[in-house]
Amino acid sequence: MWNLARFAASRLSRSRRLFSSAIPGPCIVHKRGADILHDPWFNKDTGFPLTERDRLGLRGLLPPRVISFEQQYDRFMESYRSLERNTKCQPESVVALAKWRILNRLHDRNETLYYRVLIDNIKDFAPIIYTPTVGLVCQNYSGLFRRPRGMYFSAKDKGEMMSMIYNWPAQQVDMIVLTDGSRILGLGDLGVQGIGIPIGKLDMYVAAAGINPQRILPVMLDVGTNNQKLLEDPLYLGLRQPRLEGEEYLSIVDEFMEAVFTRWPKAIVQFEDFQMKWAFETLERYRKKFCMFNDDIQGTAGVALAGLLGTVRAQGRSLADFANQKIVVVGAGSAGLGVLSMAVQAVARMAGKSETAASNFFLLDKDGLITKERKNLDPAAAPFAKDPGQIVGLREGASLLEVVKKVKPDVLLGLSGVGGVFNEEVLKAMHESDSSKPAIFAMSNPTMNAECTAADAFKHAGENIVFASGSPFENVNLGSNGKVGHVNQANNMYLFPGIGLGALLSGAHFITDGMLQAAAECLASYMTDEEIQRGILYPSINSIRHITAEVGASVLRAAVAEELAEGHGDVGPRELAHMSKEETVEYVFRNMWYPIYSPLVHEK
Ligand SMILES: NC(=O)C1=CN([C@@H]2O[C@H](COP(=O)(O)OP(=O)(O)OC[C@H]3O[C@@H](n4cnc5c(N)ncnc54)[C@H](O)[C@@H]3O)[C@@H](O)[C@H]2O)C=CC1
Ligand SMILES: CC(=O)C(=O)O
Ligand SMILES: [Mg+2]
Repeated sequence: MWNLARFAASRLSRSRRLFSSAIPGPCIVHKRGADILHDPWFNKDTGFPLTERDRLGLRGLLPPRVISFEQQYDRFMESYRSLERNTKCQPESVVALAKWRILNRLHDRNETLYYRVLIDNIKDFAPIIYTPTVGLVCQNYSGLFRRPRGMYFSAKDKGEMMSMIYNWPAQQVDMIVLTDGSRILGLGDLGVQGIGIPIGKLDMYVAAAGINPQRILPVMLDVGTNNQKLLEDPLYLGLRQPRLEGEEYLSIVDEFMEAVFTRWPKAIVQFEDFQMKWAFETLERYRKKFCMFNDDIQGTAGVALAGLLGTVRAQGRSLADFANQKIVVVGAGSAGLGVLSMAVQAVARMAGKSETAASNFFLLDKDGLITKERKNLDPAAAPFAKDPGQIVGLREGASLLEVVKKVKPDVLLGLSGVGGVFNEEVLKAMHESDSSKPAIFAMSNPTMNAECTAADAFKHAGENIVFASGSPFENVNLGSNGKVGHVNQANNMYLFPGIGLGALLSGAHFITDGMLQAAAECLASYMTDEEIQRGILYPSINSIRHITAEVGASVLRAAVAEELAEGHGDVGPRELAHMSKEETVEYVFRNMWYPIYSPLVHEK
């Protein structure tokens, strides 16, 4: 365990091998004619061959010339590039929304082409379908709304959910991403408009994990909103009432979970962007009952831990030195607390200490440094609250600047949702850190909520830092000698697709700490020492399918080791248990859906 160098070396040889996804056979279609053209799953636009046009009643419904998939692909990319050229002088948000619209129109019309362009151009398109643009889309959702995607369960549907779930047209659903819209990225309560997040996360599931898009389901649980602006907006599409609280709230989530797992007992539900109190409460309530996880608490923790271990390696220290890293975490919400809990577990495992495992960790929220003197101390934050006797020179509620100046941390990690909170003074104080290579993680999303920009971090904290942000920034040019400050994207997208896929293929009924730890260790092991020395903590997003296959396999193997794996499809637990590590990665990869036009066969 934690033998990162060995794993990274074996990764290099594996990655050279050509992975090939399963080639789908013919696809049975029960529709004909225009109904096929209007179904984005079957639609090939002008790509239907003449034989299919005859068989499926499409003759005359399309222009006569058959255009190949490659030509359609090139034509779409050309229109996308021309949009980029033509909008150069327009404000960033206008351009971002225009790009989202052109992709969304393709998504609505032809899913095969949409997912292929997404997979092939993930570096360019992830910032559009995922953070940061997805935040803007959620903020403008009621205006952008043209047609529904996913399902909406509202407080008014109480008692109806068991029958409603059967309104979803797909026979099987593998992956559900669920939100109640109460904490969308760092943008707060966006009510029903938060549906953009499950849609974006599930697009990442298809792109990164190859989950079949026919088997995904984005869900909005609309229990009202406390966002006054939305409540007063005549075009707001959600329930115009304050959020349900207490037992009323929980009974809605309970009913939804029962309905989902009654219809699809093998589905996996990812909770996303719930406000903190419900994030923790629902995780505790359901994690031993259903196959579910909370991405903000658990996915983020693994990605952050992998980055934190990477910074130890980047400093040329042994991993056991992680226990001695001074880490200041800014933001004591679901994400910040999730990160600290996992970091404490890692220290305890590595150094064999648990009592004092949190002694080098400092936690701040909007009221400053959290100590045991904090009034109404949140029980979830209590394990990380400092004993005032142990922090000479610091007091309850000390400011971030005071803490950084006093502690001189190795790592400053932001999950506060507050843009710019790592200001010039704080970053300059990080310059005086005790570390040879201080790390700054500005993990809040979207871009405007990042605790600092990449350029400011390198400018004020020094060129020697390791930098990561939740939303993408360009690498920073550090001057005339061609030196570049590398920007890492510390985003849970590196883990949640593999956690979901690994859990699915394992057939486990629960997602355990062991499975999540395996995911984090896999990501932490992925980078070579040479990459880490260059400040590169995470793989390029271009290799997201590869890292997801590795993470998925690690999760699956952990489920097997814990004797929780019950298998998936034709592959039972015994076969899973007999697979080597390499065979498991290949098995996971073979199960990834890949978008190509399959021959369509009509069946009445
Ligand atoms: N990069 C990634 O993969 C992820 C990033 N995030 C981001 O983390 C942020 C927080 O998410 P959650 O923890 O779920 O939110 P949350 O609402 O549960 O917690 C926010 C915390 O920040 C604190 N805070 C607010 N203002 C502050 C200030 N000025 N100084 C210090 N602390 C302050 C609050 O007191 C609270 O403890 C969001 O912006 C979200 O987008 C969340 C999950 C994953
Ligand atoms: C990335 C993510 O899950 C968030 O910002 O909430
Ligand atoms: Mg989230």
